[in-house]
Amino acid sequence: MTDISPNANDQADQRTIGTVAIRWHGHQLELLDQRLLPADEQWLALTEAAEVASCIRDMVVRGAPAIGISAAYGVALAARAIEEEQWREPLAEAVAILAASRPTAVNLFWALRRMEAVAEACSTLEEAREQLAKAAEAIHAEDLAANLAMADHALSVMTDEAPFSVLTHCNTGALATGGYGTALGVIRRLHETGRLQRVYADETRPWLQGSRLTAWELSREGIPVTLNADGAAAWIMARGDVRWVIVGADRITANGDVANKIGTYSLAVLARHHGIRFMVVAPSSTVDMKMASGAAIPIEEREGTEVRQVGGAVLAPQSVDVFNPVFDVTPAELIDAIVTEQGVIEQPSAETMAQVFGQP
Ligand SMILES: CSC[C@H]1O[C@H](OP(=O)(O)O)[C@H](O)[C@@H]1O
Repeated sequence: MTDISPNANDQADQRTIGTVAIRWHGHQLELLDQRLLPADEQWLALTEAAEVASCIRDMVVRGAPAIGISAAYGVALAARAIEEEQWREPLAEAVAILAASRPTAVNLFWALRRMEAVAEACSTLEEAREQLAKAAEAIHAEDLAANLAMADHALSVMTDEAPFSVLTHCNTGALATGGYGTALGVIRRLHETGRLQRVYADETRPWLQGSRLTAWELSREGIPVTLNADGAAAWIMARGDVRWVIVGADRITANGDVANKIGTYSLAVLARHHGIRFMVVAPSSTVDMKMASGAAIPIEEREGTEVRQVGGAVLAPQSVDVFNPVFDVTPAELIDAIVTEQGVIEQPSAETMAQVFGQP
């Protein structure tokens, strides 16, 4: 992996869909190293699937859709790197390495299954190289289109007197997707249409996607964002400042339960207590109709160091035990609307999910 500083020309199109984190050059994938934001903008250039898997595991790139897109490009890179005549086995090994990178975001497995199906249909390595690159590019483009469509769907149910304020958690913007964002895409659209008073952004400990990424991503576009400690969310809601809580998702199960960044479940409980509506925004590549409920979702736990330290600063005794689940599960009954590119599911349940996505 080599560091590449962003090209000044890249600034031009970022204003339309936000700050992109993934750049594909056919022979090379470039990822913006989100571990260094907001202090530093450095890009890593990757040519191997194993490098992409490491970047997903180490959260160079993160965000459920961005993880799926990056993994798809990782499979395309694997096909380019294979020299064996028997190419299917090494390609399958590359897919397995990518699949082992992070367990919760179903977009990763959705993208890998789609790439496997493309490879299965190819007769030669040359054909696989060409078709896998096209498939990864399509996954990337489809995600951006989905985000733009979800913003339109969401605003159709946000009929509150405008302008109004919202609260969001983690980062669900262009940095986490193929561009524009899921929950942050809705927030971008509210801003673009003059309907956004302010967005409160939870800092989102322990990885600080809110303070390091969302505050950075929105501030550079002039979107009115107020950063708050996670513990302040309840008081913000109690003051009556917020009409909606809008979040993303890493996996939505057949009954409408949602896995998302740790802290989402508590926001849903708080929102229900305060009579504030709770919206989950995610492309259908985040829906796992094969999983009956949130109880079965594998919840990733990461190193305790992420809680004991921030940016190398020691915040706790280094020997203290840490529980660091990076996702939680919000039950469907606490969710007022799930928005995908296929439309809005109000009061999600097994029945309403099946009406859109079919019986599991
Ligand atoms: C549109 S991003 C969805 C989801 O992914 C994030 O998790 P992470 O930053 O650990 O990859 C967060 O849960 C977002 O809501």
